[in-house]
Amino acid sequence: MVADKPADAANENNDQLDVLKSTQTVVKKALDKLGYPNEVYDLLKEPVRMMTVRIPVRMDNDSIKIFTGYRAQHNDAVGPTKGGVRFHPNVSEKEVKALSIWMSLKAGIVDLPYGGGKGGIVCDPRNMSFRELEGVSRGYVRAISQIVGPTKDIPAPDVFTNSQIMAWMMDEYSRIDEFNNPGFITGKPLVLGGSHGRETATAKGVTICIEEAAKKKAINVEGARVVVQGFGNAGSYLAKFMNDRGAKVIGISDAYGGLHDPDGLDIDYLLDRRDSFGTVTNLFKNTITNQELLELDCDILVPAAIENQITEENAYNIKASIVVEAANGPTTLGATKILSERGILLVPDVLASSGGVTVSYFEWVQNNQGYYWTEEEVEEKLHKVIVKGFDNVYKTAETRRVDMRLAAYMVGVRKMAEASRFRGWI
Ligand SMILES: NC(=O)C1=CN([C@@H]2O[C@H](COP(=O)(O)OP(=O)(O)OC[C@H]3O[C@@H](n4cnc5c(N)ncnc54)[C@H](O)[C@@H]3O)[C@@H](O)[C@H]2O)C=CC1
Ligand SMILES: O=C(O)CCC(=O)C(=O)O
Repeated sequence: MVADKPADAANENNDQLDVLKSTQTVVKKALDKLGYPNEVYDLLKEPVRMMTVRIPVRMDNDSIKIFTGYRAQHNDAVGPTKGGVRFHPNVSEKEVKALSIWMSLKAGIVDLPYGGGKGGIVCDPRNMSFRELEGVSRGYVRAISQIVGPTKDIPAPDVFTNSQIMAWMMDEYSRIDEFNNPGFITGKPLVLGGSHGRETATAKGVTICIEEAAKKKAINVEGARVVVQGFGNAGSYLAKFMNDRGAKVIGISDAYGGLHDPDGLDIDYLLDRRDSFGTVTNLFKNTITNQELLELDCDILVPAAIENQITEENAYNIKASIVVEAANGPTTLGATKILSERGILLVPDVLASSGGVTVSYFEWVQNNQGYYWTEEEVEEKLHKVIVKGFDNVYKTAETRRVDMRLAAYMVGVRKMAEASRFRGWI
């Protein structure tokens, strides 16, 4: 069973938990602050294109199951749209739309030549065989093939998707297109044109944001107490990078619960034992709940799982001085206000988790040029991009006297608004 939402979050105003509505609210505020007229908001409040597909798959018991999938393309004024594909039972049209807007904002903040896109399939890969997963992945690509491609919309991994799934999707697209087309998708295995550093890129980007935020708060990362919610791609590598830098990772969790040790957890052991879905707590008896984990006494808290985890219900109980959102949408708007008023430095998702799409961009560039960079080259480029994005957002928050989320939206929305204006759309 997946515990996808904290029980007490259900009490919060439903609008707050509606990720699309809250995203639209902040986009509107950002555009107003920047002085754009209403029609710019009318264009940017929804994706320009949204496709819903039905994917028939023959299951291992020989029955045919029809899966529902989505692909949202938010705004393609700057360039092709780009963003991950999520496999999760809670995927919904609204969620995919919000995720595509966040991708546009990320691309704006780290200045990539992309707009935002996002996809999702309603399914639970934890209960599916390898063969069934391949069927869903290939069926999805066949269904969306007309609107995606290396110069149209470039997918990538997200929750419960990985480099194997990207490989199947790339192979299916290449068959349809009748030539090998690695630039169709990023997050591929290295042997199929993947980039060094993509696997760890999201966590690397979060690590750089933590370092920058820690400087602002005069906190030494070495020795700092860190709590990470989610132990998948983003969370587990982040825990490792924090551990490697001498921080004390005192709490981690997955969908089933959390582990806490005030003296620091053995991260290398946990990394070794987690499964491909980021599950590890099932191996332990003394677990805590995800809610208890979020409220642990620590210096740095990193939600790296799913949406709506820090809400008005628990925001007053958060003890960290810095909250860095590796996950997309983990904090509601009400909670953002409470954390900011409490002087907690919140590094918002659209900045903190932009390392993944940045190295995906590097992967696409390498595929296009057919020449590949070393891990060191990728890391150096990533570092420059994230530090610049952080500085821009932090300075905007200071000079415009707004919270970090609104500042990030102001920085992120400007490029697509300007590109849409130059194209004569608005
Ligand atoms: N993979 C990537 O490159 C990027 C991921 N992100 C975001 O980071 C977050 C995590 O993504 P990944 O690490 O890629 O996914 P993943 O599938 O590798 O891992 C997800 C982790 O979250 C845990 N989880 C699921 N439901 C949970 C719940 N209700 N409470 C606590 N933990 C729960 C899972 O057990 C697992 O440990 C998502 O919000 C995703 O959109 C953002 C940017 C890029
Ligand atoms: O790597 C990419 O292109 C997209 C990553 C993603 O889906 C995200 O940042 O949420």
